[in-house]
Amino acid sequence: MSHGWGYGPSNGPDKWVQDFPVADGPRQSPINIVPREAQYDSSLKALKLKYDPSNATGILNNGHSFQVDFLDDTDTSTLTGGPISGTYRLRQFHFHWGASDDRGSEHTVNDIKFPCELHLVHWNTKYPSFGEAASQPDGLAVVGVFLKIGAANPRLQKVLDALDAIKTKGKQTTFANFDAKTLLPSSLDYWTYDGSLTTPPLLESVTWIVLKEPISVSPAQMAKFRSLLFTGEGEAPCCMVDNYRPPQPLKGRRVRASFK
Ligand SMILES: N=Nc1ccc(S(N)(=O)=O)cc1
Ligand SMILES: [Zn+2]
Repeated sequence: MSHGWGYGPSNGPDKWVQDFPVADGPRQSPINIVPREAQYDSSLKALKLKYDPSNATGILNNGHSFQVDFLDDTDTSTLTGGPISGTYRLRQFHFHWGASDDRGSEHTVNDIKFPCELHLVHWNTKYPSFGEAASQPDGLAVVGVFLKIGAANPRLQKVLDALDAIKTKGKQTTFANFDAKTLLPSSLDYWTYDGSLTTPPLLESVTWIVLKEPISVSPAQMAKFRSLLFTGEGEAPCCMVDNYRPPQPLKGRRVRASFK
């Protein structure tokens, strides 16, 4: 791609392999999760998520999604337990969504697409930084949460209320005192598998932890996601929608379940 990667016909997921050959690698994400083929593993521990709301710093439109960033210079917002060993620090969370409610998630379940998917990105503190961790096979752990159309989600609303200030690519604003734990469903049952970043550079460094239980989002709240732009101020506006990579080949990988 002569121009940057994106989700359009000329720079979308089918073109990424030109600049990022790992796109055809052995552990690419997302995947379609088939619950009946997932292996219950009684040795999998419960997820332990300890998030300090004061670590939230800002919210940014990065031209592909929007993300809420966290201060990650101490072990105050961490993921432990689950399928991972050691301590992983929360770096950011972001979403992927569709132009309509029939699509938008990256992972699918029995080929079912959800309208939106939340990713909470953590990095392994055995490495000195996020950047260093991102290049290691056990460097990152991303918790994926599906959003399903239903009642308006009041906890999500605080995030959505900030979007008017970051409509165009590159815009950011402060975003303080937000408890990311409030975005999680009541059950922390999960599927887990070895995968990758779902956007370039598609690094194969992610232990994926996909929660079985979705959280709710209303149609009006979905419209808020779709009010963002991929494009920068002064450019011809292009709505930020369908910013998801479709499921990739499993290539023999095992998907484990933390629940029966
Ligand atoms: N810093 N880059 C990235 C972080 C997370 C993801 S994802 N969508 O796999 O959680 C992609 C890129
Ligand atoms: Zn993501």
